[in-house]
This record gives sequence, C-alpha cells and structure tokens, in this order.
Amino acid sequence: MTALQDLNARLAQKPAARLEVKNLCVAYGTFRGPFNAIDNVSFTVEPGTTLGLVGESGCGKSTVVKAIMNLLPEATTVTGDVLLNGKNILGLSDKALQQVRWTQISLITQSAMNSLDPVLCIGDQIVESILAHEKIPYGLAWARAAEMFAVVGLPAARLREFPHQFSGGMRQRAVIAMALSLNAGMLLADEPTTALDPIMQDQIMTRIRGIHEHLRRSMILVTHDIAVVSETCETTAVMYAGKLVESGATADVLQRPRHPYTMGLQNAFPKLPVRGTSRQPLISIPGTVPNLLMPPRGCRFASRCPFAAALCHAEQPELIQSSDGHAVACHFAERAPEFRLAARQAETWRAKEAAI
Ligand SMILES: Nc1ncnc2c1ncn2[C@@H]1O[C@H](COP(=O)(O)OP(=O)(O)OP(=O)(O)O)[C@@H](O)[C@H]1O
Repeated sequence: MTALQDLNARLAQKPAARLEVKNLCVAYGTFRGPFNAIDNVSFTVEPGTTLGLVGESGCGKSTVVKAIMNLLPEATTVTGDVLLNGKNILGLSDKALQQVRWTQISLITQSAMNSLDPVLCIGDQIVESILAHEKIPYGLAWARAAEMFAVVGLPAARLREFPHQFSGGMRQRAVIAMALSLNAGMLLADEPTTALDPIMQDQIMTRIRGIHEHLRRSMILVTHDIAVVSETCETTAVMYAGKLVESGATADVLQRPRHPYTMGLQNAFPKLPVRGTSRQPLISIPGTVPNLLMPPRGCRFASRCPFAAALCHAEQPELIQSSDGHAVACHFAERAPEFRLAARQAETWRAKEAAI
C-alpha cells in the first residue's frame, strides 16, 4: 500500500458525526442592548444525514452556524450546548478548538474569498490545514490535496495557482476540497452558492450532492432555497426571527407544512410548472421580520400570519414534536390542512397585507 493509500484509508475510517444543538441562545452585544438573534434553538443531525436550515434573510441561520464553530464576535453571549459526538464544543478554548476544526467539523462559507488567503497558492493552503493535524511529509499532504481537487472536479495542476486566478465557482470548489481534506465527520455549508451565478450554483449543488452520496459525511446546509433543500436534505429545520418554527423529515416539512411561515416560504419560491397547468405566481409574505431588540410577546410570526388569532399575539407557542418526529411551533397546528389550502391562494396573503 502506498503512503497516500494508507493516509486515505486512515481518514476514511473516521465515522460521520452526530451533532446535537440544545437550547442554543445567542445575543449580540449592541450599543442599544442585547440583540437576541437566536432564542432556544434545538435540533439534531444524525450521522451521515444532511439537515437543511432555511428561512428568510436575517432569521439567524448564519448565527447558528457561527455559534457551532465558535466564530461569533467577542461581545456575544452564547448559552446552550453544542454536542459533537456527545462532547460539548461550545466555549472550548482556542487551542482545544483547533483540534476540532477541520478534523472533526469543517465550514464552507458563503464567500470563498473570505476563507482563502490571497497571498498563498491554493495547494499550500490545503496542505497547511492538513499538516496542522497530520504528522506527514509535505509531498504526501500535497498528494492528498490533489485527490481532493479531483473530488471537486479541479485539475491538480491548478493547486499552484492563487485565489485571484480562479473564477468564483472554482474558488468555492477549492474551499469544499479544503473542507474535505481531513474527512471531517461534520460539514457546515453556509449558503455555499450565494455568491455565484445560477448555472454555477447548480453545478456546485450537484457536486455537494455527489459528495454527500459518496462520502456520507453529516452536514448542515444553510440556504434560502427550498428547492435545493428538497433535493439535498433528509431533514429540514425552518427558522423565523431567531426561533425554530418547524422541523422534521424534509418530505413532511415541505409537502405537508404545519407552520404558516413554512407555507408562506413555499409560495415565495418558483416551482417548475406541471404540464397542462399554468405557472403558479409567486406570492410574497407581507410585512417584515420583527425587531429582536424588542421581540413580540406572542408568536414572532403573528403580525404577518394570515391565520393569527388573539392567542397568537399574547402567547408564544412552544415547539411541539409529534410521534412522527415532525415538530411545529404554532398554537393552531391541528388546523394545518385547512391553512395549507388557504395559503395557496394569493388572496389570503393580500388580505393580510391590507390589514397590516
Ligand atoms: N455582529 C452582529 N451584531 C449585531 N447583530 C448581528 C450581528 N451579526 C448578525 N446580526 C443580526 O442577527 C440576525 C441574524 O443574522 P444572520 O446573519 O444569522 O441571519 P441569516 O438568516 O443567516 O441571514 P442571511 O440569510 O442574510 O445570511 C440579523 O438580524 C442580523 O442583523
């Protein structure tokens, strides 16, 4: 067996990770006081599965990812637990975290440019992260980097190039190669295609899906795009204004949503027209996300929800899980079938808009 085969075999033995986020709360320190960006969020990613974290811009998806990676600014209060294979990684020292990052948990960020050093060739950057954790010769780490380039569809010769010589899509693939280089059991992909054009977005997502199928790492995929989630993720968690409002198996959450916010999100995304039917118009959710410096007393979605009643404005609904694992935070979850029918009508949302 060659040294590279030996290294590959050793890294391949790493099991996919289990990640459990429990009662996560994050408050950014601002000059106006604490900004409660995340309020009591809990979810689990089972080994080898992908969880899609969806919600409008500003709902707190990236904050969850940064909290897991301990990448939040200093003046931030974080409470709760982030259990990676049963071990709490929240609040670990920088030194302890270095042992975890890249080897056990890797981040693929929104903008590849932020993850890459402009003055080092890309190969050296991947090699550097490998050598920080593996006592192996430089040449062997380079060979591993070349293999990872092949996994993401880049020629090994381009390892010698600098980030500015790569297109946006190639840079994003290079960052994915780096995230895979030590075969971490858990990958966090924070809107990995946002900065790219639609064709490149599609190519990168196809690549990520291929990697998921072949390597079976555990993954959190943060995205605005419900279509991407339905194609890629076994489970889905929907966030609204810093809270988890719905979660469960992707097919359950997206085909039979129980929270009016999830129903509204679906209307706001283009669907492929079914032959013989007319193209469905996009319906946006009226209003805006509430100010979390002063969160509303009741359900955070109540002011935009076409089905809200007095109770919704007065009391926060708890996230309640049914026996099928589908969890929803809505006082009227049992009326979901009726709401789903009404939510497909643009008039339902227009009437709410007129009332705001
Ligand atoms: N450093 C910070 N200080 C104060 N508030 C912040 C800070 N970073 C983010 N926020 C606020 O926290 C909230 C959640 O932001 P976050 O970036 O997590 O949302 P998101 O759902 O990931 O949005 P997007 O999809 O646009 O990335 C937003 O209201 C944002 O303005």
